[in-house]
Amino acid sequence: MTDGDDHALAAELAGAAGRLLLDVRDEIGFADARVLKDTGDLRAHEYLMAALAERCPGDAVLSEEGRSSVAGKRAKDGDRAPTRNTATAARLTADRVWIVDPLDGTREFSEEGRRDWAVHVALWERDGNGGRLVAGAVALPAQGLTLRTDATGGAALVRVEPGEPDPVTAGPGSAQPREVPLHVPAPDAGKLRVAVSRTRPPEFVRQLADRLAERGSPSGGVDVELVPIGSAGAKISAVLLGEVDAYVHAGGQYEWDSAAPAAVALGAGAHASRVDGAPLKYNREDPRLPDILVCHPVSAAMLLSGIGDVSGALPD
Ligand SMILES: Nc1ncnc2c1ncn2[C@@H]1O[C@H](COP(=O)(O)O)[C@@H](OP(=O)(O)O)[C@H]1O
Ligand SMILES: [Mg+2]
Repeated sequence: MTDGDDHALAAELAGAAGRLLLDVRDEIGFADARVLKDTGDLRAHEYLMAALAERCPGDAVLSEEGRSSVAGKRAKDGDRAPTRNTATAARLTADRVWIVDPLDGTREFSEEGRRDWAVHVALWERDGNGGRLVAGAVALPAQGLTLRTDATGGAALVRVEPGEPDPVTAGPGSAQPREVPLHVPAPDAGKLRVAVSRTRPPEFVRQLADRLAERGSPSGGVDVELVPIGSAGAKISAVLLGEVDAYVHAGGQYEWDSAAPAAVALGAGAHASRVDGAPLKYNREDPRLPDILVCHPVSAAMLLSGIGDVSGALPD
């Protein structure tokens, strides 16, 4: 059974991995992006694998960096292969599975000054209906923020001031948590800021923007601005923080890219689904989950209908 501790644990681990990643940036610098990316990916992965093994022995783990295909990756000064994920057969029969992306927005992490990268920690639990996400946290270390689910079914925003104790992990007597409830804000009428990948914005989103802007379309003509941001977690956080109004993606992604941000988004009252409106499903044998729509519920019907109108342009 999930209890409040799982929400707190997700936030604690995402925040701690995030601080570790800030230290990796300080230690390695930005001269060699490949070394910085690989070291960040692997150190955050090893931290999360060890912490989950210690704190939740018996739970399964699916991490981007624990796949057999990344067995050859090495951190700076690292001399062993990454800790492997729970075997697929065991994961598919487990009651609880942590789905983690130790460093989402790896490219942005390696670019000096960029703040759009994240750590994702989500918990999936089996239920009578195929299972569901029950807890999640997205740390945005360079922004000093963690977005997390809470035990009431809602979500919260935790502000971590640089140089001060992390309110998520701080013990008794330390600064009080600066934590506020998180509710997805509604967009301004007639306008829609849509977050897209910085490096591979899907062409169909441009067509969607044109379709929504048409006066004769069901949307009645909306002024759409495409906003390039790195990291799925940072983009979904931007929706929840009111910096943009939607995130639309298709053409490729994996469960770890969206599990934690989707859990927080649903807790914050957002719409989160596949681009055809189907529910997002996690802990599948094949972890590919190639498309996603996150927005305020008031925009969902318009966006889904607009996506349907340009579905011929959707990537395979
Ligand atoms: N077409 C695609 N195929 C596979 N993964 C993709 C993808 N587009 C985006 N992603 C993944 O989704 C995350 C966000 O991407 P983007 O910043 O371009 O929006 C990145 O995760 P990682 O940084 O963890 O690799 C990226 O690898
Ligand atoms: Mg990712």
